[in-house]
Amino acid sequence: MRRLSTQDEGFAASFAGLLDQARETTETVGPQVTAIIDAVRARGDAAVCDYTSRFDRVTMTADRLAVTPAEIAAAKAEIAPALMAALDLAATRIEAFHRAQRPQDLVMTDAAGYRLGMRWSALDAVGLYVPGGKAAYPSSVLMNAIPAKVAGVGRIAICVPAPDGVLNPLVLAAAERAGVTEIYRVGGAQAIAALAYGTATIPPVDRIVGPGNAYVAEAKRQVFGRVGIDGIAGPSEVVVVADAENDPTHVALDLLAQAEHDESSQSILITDDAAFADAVAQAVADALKTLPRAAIAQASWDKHGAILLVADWSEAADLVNRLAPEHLQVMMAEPQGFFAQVRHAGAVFLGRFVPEAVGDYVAGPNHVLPTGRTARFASGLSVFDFIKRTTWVEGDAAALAQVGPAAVRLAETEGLTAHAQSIAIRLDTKNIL
Ligand SMILES: NC(=O)c1ccc[n+]([C@@H]2O[C@H](COP(=O)([O-])OP(=O)(O)OC[C@H]3O[C@@H](n4cnc5c(N)ncnc54)[C@H](O)[C@@H]3O)[C@@H](O)[C@H]2O)c1
Ligand SMILES: N[C@H](CO)Cc1c[nH]c[nH+]1
Ligand SMILES: [Zn+2]
Repeated sequence: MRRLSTQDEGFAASFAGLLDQARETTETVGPQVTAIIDAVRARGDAAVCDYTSRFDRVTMTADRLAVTPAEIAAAKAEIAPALMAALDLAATRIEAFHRAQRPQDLVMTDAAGYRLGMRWSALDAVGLYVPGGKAAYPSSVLMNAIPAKVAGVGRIAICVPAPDGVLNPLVLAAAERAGVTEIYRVGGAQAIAALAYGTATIPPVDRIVGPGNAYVAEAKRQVFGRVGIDGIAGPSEVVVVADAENDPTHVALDLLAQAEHDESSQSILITDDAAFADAVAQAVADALKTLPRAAIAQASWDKHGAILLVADWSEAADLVNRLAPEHLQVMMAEPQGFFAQVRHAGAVFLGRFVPEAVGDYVAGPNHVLPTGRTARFASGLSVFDFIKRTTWVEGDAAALAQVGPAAVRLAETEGLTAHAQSIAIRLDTKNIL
């Protein structure tokens, strides 16, 4: 963990070093991913099964790729009622927040007499990637699938790896609860290739969304254009801005909650009190003695963690905007005042009793968020990822008479005579040409 103060002489250079630190895998997986995509395009299900057998330690055959309704029913039967109730509460809250996002169509009549509009429509088919290599994420099933369902997408297909042939029962239950129409037990680049190009078993989709490891991220980059994709969500991050009135152990656990995701995760505390910074550092060390995923969290904290000491909160806001974190927690008496100064963050949690983990599961907003400083220009997953706009124009000869001559002149200037004539032929052209 690095500890920096804005009052230190070398702060600017040290902070720039923190911003530039590489956290994604440095391994180049592009060529391997290209080979996998090419194989799936050429050999379809057979290639999907070969790669799945190789990477997921199973013997996969085409007839086993799709999860059956009977398997989903059996999985649900294994789940304790209290856990099903927790899943249902999360789904209900996520659904309510995403329903509220649905935009209105736009219609206006302009001075020329044209009716102009913008109509939203849902995508026909989407593919949701749910990671499953190192851990299972039922919560990510809800976060990916519910916005698609709320948007009105017809086909919602999930690809999720089943390492050693094991699928998490709650992943299947979450998929059913969220209204998923198809589930395939395949992960990695071969899943992305199958969703993009289609195989005999997996029909192609129009857009692929969801987080995943380096192979999944690279495959999404390579199939973009054939299909749409959301952003590339990488290792988790949190910045906690906290005053000295907080319990250091609360803050320590918030930092470790993201650190335990991945060795490449990043957790940063920004505070204005040196003694509080010491107390949080000690609380992190204490908590690491007991956490089951301490090895991962320790590696993340050691390599990518930081404590930044500021002279005042406007300095803190400036640092947050430069970090553009995936998650920001603001733990102070008047968090809204601080939040007003924040321009770049994927999701923000305001108050001493809103730990980021509540947003991972039950708050309602999405947990698939921009990472690696991409919150400067990108947003988290939402209903908008599953709908698109079509604009329209309706008008008559009188409206064309108003605006057509200007269009004719512009078309002629561009040397596009057919454009000009297609308008002019509908006008009284005597005074125009
Ligand atoms: N941002 C979010 O919302 C969010 C949510 C959950 C998980 N995540 C992140 O997603 C990532 C999930 O990674 P994961 O590995 O656990 O699961 P994953 O499902 O992304 O990847 C597993 C697949 O990778 C492929 N693979 C593994 N080794 C390979 C190799 N050598 N060559 C080719 N393909 C190979 C296999 O096909 C395997 O099925 C983690 O970084 C996690 O932190 C992010
Ligand atoms: N914090 C992760 C996104 O960065 C999402 C997640 C899933 N489960 C727990 N957390
Ligand atoms: Zn999390």
